[in-house]
Amino acid sequence: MSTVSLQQVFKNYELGKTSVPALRGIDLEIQEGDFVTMAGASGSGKSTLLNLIGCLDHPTTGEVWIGDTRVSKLDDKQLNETRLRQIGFVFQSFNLIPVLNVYENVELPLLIMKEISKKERKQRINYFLKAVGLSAFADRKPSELSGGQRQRVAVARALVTKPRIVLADEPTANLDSKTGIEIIDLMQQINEHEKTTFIFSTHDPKVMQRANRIFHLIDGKIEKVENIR
Ligand SMILES: Nc1ncnc2c1ncn2[C@@H]1O[C@H](COP(=O)(O)OP(=O)(O)OP(=O)(O)O)[C@@H](O)[C@H]1O
Repeated sequence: MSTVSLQQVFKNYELGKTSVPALRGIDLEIQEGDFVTMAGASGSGKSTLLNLIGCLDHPTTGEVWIGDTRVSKLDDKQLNETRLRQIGFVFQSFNLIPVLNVYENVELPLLIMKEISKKERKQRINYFLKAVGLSAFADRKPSELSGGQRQRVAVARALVTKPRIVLADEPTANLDSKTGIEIIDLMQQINEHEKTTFIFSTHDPKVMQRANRIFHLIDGKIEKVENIR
């Protein structure tokens, strides 16, 4: 069974009387432990596609499956639950809470998961802070970190719930190219070690080459799938 499966997915945005076709018949399969990228120019549909896989939006038509769950049929409450349990997010603009320190930012999604004990919470946070190389920065506020370090915090926060899939929409867009590659390499190490499936988007040719598979999007369609390794 695929971890993510999309079948004939169309997404239109309604803008007044006009309908903007953002995705035009997407079929794709992503397997457990994949490290894949959605590549394409601005407006090609990358964010729309990640939002659908991330249960943040509904397709206009077509089916979206996460494992054996047909998420395109779930109501908002079930979507929230799927999102919390199965998916971690990394954003282009980091989206850290400025008044919380690094440790507390990583802790945040775990506070919603009532079944996780205080002891386990602490263990997980320390484990993932170490994995992203930020154990020594636990007490710092986001404003006291570099862009690359902030994105590392966001990666730890995405992983701490042990999601099946991490979605990263242009995670390197606000970083210089060397730091951007370091973030992708960090995600890949975690992908290999934890077997978490990673799906990220980029329009940077150097960044896309780090993926195992590239889905090339043009005008809302997958034009080509490139297997790198
Ligand atoms: N909320 C919205 N309302 C109307 N049109 C939208 C909306 N979001 C996206 N679109 C349109 O859908 C198409 C795909 O946009 P999308 O943001 O998915 O592309 P993208 O590849 O992620 O672009 P970028 O790299 O600039 O973020 C574009 O034509 C865009 O203008």
